[in-house]
Amino acid sequence: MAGNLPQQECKPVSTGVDKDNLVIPLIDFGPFLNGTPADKHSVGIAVTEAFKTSGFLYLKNHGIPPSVVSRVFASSARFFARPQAEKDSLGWTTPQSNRGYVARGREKLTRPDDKSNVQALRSANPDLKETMEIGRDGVEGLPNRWPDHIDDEGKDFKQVMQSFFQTCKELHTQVMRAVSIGMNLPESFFDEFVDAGDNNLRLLHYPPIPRSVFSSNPDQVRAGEHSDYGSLTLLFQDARGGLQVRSPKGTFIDATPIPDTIVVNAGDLLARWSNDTIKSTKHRVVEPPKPANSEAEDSSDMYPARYSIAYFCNPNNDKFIEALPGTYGEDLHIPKKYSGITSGDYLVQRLTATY
Ligand SMILES: O=C(O)CCC(=O)C(=O)O
Ligand SMILES: [Fe+2]
Repeated sequence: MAGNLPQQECKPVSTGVDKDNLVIPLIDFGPFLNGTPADKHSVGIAVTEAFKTSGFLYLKNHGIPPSVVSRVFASSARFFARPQAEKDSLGWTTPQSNRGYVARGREKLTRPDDKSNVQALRSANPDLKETMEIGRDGVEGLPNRWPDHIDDEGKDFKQVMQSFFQTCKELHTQVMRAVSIGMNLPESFFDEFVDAGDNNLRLLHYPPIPRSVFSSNPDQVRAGEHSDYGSLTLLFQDARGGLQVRSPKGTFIDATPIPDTIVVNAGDLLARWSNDTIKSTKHRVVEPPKPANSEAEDSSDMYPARYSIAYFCNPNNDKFIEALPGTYGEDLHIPKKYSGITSGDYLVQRLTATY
């Protein structure tokens, strides 16, 4: 034993958020990517525990360099600054494709039980955002809506986003390996379920908005309360703030941006796959929080723009998703809560209810 150091060797977890029984840990993923089997094990347990309790975690040392993330944010901002007609020419078409530009107010996030109400909700409090949806490239019949025919900037956008898509796909695989370990499954258990990369890269832009829009309507939000649909979401947020996560008490708690981290949350399909041992937690985006101690701050009538990037990870479209081993059984006195479903069918069902 070398002095007192060993106790500090692998301490992968600290606290990101802790309020109203909502604990979102900040997990150091470095020891998972580069550490010993024991390090991997403790990170795997921490990641899985977070998904089983809050459904959310912050990940640091995740292996994606800040310069790469900045480049994607910059490219996204330049895309949204294009003339509206150009963006509209790249419009989203169908849930099956789920690719292309989505103008403000088109997607209204709702709980599944609200389905019949989508139209009414959409016109009452439309989401204050526009998005660009990018799917796995090269799928026959489902082309991405790249702006590469418009100009050089469009070509650059395509290249930046294609590369980032692959980078995030690899991180999805790694986080699922951590979940495997935490669920007492072989580390590579999920590999064959996620190797296709049937994921969705969503660029989000919440335009600048007068403060009065929020003060005159207490129900107005930037993005409505929802849970995500797939396995995991990797969420990159700028420094603006506004993301909130629902606590067990039913309150919404700020998931304050932490530089160079990724917010990772479990989606509905992973919750279902885990027989509800993992939680897919509701979240939303509201006006930025008031700064703690700034008086001069409030002089502007406008909230500045907010940008975020959500990488929605999914099992391969053709995979049949049913309760994971160890989450049900007579010995546990836990039945399978859901029938099996093909990943692609599940996601198209969910998207159909939203647009
Ligand atoms: O913009 C954000 O921070 C969150 C976006 C989000 O939750 C989503 O698009 O599903
Ligand atoms: Fe979300």
